[in-house]
Amino acid sequence: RLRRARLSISPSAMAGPRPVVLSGPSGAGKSTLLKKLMQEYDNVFGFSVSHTTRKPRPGEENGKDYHYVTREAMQAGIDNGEFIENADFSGNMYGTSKAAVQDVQAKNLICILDIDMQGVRNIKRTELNPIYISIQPPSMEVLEMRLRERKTESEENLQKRLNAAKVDIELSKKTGVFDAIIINDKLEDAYEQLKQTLLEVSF
Ligand SMILES: Nc1ncnc2c1ncn2[C@@H]1O[C@H](COP(=O)(O)OP(=O)(O)OP(=O)(O)O)[C@@H](O)[C@H]1O
Ligand SMILES: Nc1nc2c(ncn2[C@@H]2O[C@H](COP(=O)(O)O)[C@@H](O)[C@H]2O)c(=O)[nH]1
Repeated sequence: RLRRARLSISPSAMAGPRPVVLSGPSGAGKSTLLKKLMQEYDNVFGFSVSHTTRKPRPGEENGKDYHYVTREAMQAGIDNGEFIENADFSGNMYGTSKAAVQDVQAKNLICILDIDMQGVRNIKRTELNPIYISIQPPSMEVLEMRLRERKTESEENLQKRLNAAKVDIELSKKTGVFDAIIINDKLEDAYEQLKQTLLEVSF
């Protein structure tokens, strides 16, 4: 249904369809849901590949999951005005370059950004005008369990992410921040809700 719906988007709009921001606490399941969406609709959606100073996790690919850069290179890019937004999260720098969004839009795909709450605040000050969707965990306990089972973070990093999650969960409840909030309890249900939300808000 998404594939057919895309045909109804007016190609005369030079800026193309509105981008989509996916946000929510670390460990809520954004990447998991995004991967499913990209597998099913790679001809509809394109992922905005962020820059980060964190080290790649096993299985992650430079240029696909992130552009992995040094702090110096990232700061130089920011100073040079190459980023739409950037944030410090859990001891590392993250940012969306203008090129990342343009690359997706040049392919006439709907651009999806996976960014934290600081990124959401900063993007709201730009002219990108995306649709904002928050992916939330069913509870802090489940979030902690998922993050621990992912086995990607040191204990110190895990605590930083859980602290950021508490702030994220509170802020996301404020009306007007997100167009939709999806609770990722059962993965398949959350995925169906994400698709339904995208159909309702994007087309
Ligand atoms: N509905 C679900 N039920 C059980 N486990 C899940 C579910 N969704 C995701 N997970 C698992 O939880 C962990 C965190 O998911 P994921 O990495 O997608 O989160 P994220 O929001 O992208 O995190 P980050 O912001 O740190 O990148 C992963 O190990 C994933 O396999
Ligand atoms: N503001 C931004 N936040 C970003 C960007 N890319 C990713 N993120 C967020 O960072 C955290 C941690 O990600 P992880 O891959 O280290 O687990 C997560 O909440 C992402 O949404 C970005 O370009 N800008």
